[in-house]
Amino acid sequence: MHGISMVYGGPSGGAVTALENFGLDIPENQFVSLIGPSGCGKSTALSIMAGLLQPTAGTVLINGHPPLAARRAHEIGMVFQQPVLLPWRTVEANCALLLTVSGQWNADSRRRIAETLALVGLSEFARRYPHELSGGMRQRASIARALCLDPVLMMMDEPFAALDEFSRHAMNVELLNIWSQRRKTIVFITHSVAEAVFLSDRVIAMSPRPGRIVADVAIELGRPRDPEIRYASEFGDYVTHLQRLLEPGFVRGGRPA
Ligand SMILES: Nc1ncnc2c1ncn2[C@@H]1O[C@H](COP(=O)(O)OP(=O)(O)OP(=O)(O)O)[C@@H](O)[C@H]1O
Repeated sequence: MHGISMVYGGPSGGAVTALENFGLDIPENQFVSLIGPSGCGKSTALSIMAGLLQPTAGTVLINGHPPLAARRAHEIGMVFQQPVLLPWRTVEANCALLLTVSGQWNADSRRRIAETLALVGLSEFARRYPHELSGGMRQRASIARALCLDPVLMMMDEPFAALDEFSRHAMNVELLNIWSQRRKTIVFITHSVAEAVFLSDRVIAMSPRPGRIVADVAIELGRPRDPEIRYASEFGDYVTHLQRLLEPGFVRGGRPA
């Protein structure tokens, strides 16, 4: 995406500039996290990338297509903080419904759903209803649901924010495992700097609204990422560096005020 600006509202309602000249190139298979203060425009940027919002200015291409076309071609999967599962359908029926309404249901779909539920560790819970699952399991089901369409790009907006710290870390490890097997491009929003560093190839730090990129930090901690890396000094160095960049004393552009 290039030169993206997003202004909500109008002159009479009081305009809010959420993003200003926001630009980002994400190579295929990369795991990128967006972090920044509350209200800086992270979800706005994600919605624009997913074709859910039309920016005021700028262009976005996903795999060479405008986002709306990419979404219609099922190239984009989305996972939100609150799982979007229908409570009256089982886990596998939730996946099946998405394939059906997307016009993607075929003879291979049952096998694909079973394979995806196995990948996220939910084979034994395929016939359970969302209320019978823990918060972490519901998020795994949401991830499976998004993966069933085999998108090239997964957009994840604070998917683990509602989980306790231990479940959240377990989900981080699971997500990296899923990612290593399915190799999607992932754009991940989080408020946790440590989560961003643990998961990502690259962390994009944003300024307070209007959101701009303050820093684009490559995380060179090796793959597959060992959960023990969280206790290493290099991990702590990345976290400290990013936390400093996000402190209110930094002006846009990443220089101290
Ligand atoms: N539909 C809307 N109409 C008007 N203003 C909006 C709308 N959606 C978002 N905004 C404003 O745009 C700014 C960016 O919002 P956005 O939700 O993208 O931020 P965020 O970084 O994802 O926030 P958070 O971390 O709190 O989830 C905020 O000031 C918000 O109030």
